[in-house]
Amino acid sequence: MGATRVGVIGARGRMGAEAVRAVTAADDLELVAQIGSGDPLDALTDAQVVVEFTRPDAVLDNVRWCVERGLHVVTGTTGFTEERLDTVRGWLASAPEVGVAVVPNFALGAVLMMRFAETAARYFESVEIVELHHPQKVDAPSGTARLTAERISAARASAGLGAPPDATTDLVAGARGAAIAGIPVHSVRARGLVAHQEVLFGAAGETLTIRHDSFDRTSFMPGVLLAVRKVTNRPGLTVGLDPLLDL
Ligand SMILES: NC(=O)C1=CN([C@@H]2O[C@H](COP(=O)(O)OP(=O)(O)OC[C@H]3O[C@@H](n4cnc5c(N)ncnc54)[C@H](OP(=O)(O)O)[C@@H]3O)[C@@H](O)[C@H]2O)C=CC1
Ligand SMILES: O=C(O)C1=N[C@H](C(=O)O)C[C@H](O)C1
Repeated sequence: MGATRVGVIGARGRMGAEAVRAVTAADDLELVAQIGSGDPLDALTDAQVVVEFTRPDAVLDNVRWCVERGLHVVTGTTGFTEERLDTVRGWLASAPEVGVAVVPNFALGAVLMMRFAETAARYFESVEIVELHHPQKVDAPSGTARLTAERISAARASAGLGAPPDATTDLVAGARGAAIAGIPVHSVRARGLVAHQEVLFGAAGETLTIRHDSFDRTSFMPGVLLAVRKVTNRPGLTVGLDPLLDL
């Protein structure tokens, strides 16, 4: 079998450039197109799989263009709400052979951090999420923090837990972070950081902190390559890396 032909959209960005390097270095993949902002997408028609790292306001148009042409997609771009995922499902209904993988975080450690947090959620009265990123990041909170909060919230609800206790009354706006699915999320932006997250749980007399750090964008590449290799045999929408890792 020949190498899988891969195109990258957002190829001049931080993640896109890293993906270009990773695909180029993989013996079983062939890089056939690198698309930057303003470039026509036509060069992608030679690809079988398209890796997409752009911006929340660009990703849907790119995914639609690929699906309509029968190209599989792996995207890590943030901003996918349930409504946006449903939109993609709608396009895929007309292209049942095509696979689209939407992966909020490709780092194995981050995937496990979310899984461990979901497991811990039912046992602790308090929980807060602190996500910390480089200052060029355009969105806050991070997609990872959003997903973590939603998964913790669902786990708490199915365990019959109410809102975390909080007697704060004298609020300065923002001091307690943003509530995502009822879970406080705090976003830190600082030079020197790449992508980091702490989930802090509390119960009487103890805390549990689950922390993940991506110190370098190479940390995302094994997950990107895994998704590229698997998406061709997974028609429909795959959300997150968990199903590809059999977690
Ligand atoms: N899932 C994961 O594991 C990870 C996800 N991310 C997410 O990936 C996305 C990209 O992050 P990052 O690489 O740091 O961002 P960058 O800003 O470094 O790169 C984005 C690139 O996309 C290009 N771009 C924007 N719009 C288009 C378009 N319509 N067509 C083609 N290219 C376009 C930009 O070009 P120009 O500069 O010319 O506008 C830029 O080069 C973000 O949403 C981020 O949160 C990041 C890290 C890990
Ligand atoms: O923009 C980033 O850098 C990252 N974005 C993703 C997110 O918002 O969760 C994944 C990772 O945190 C890096």
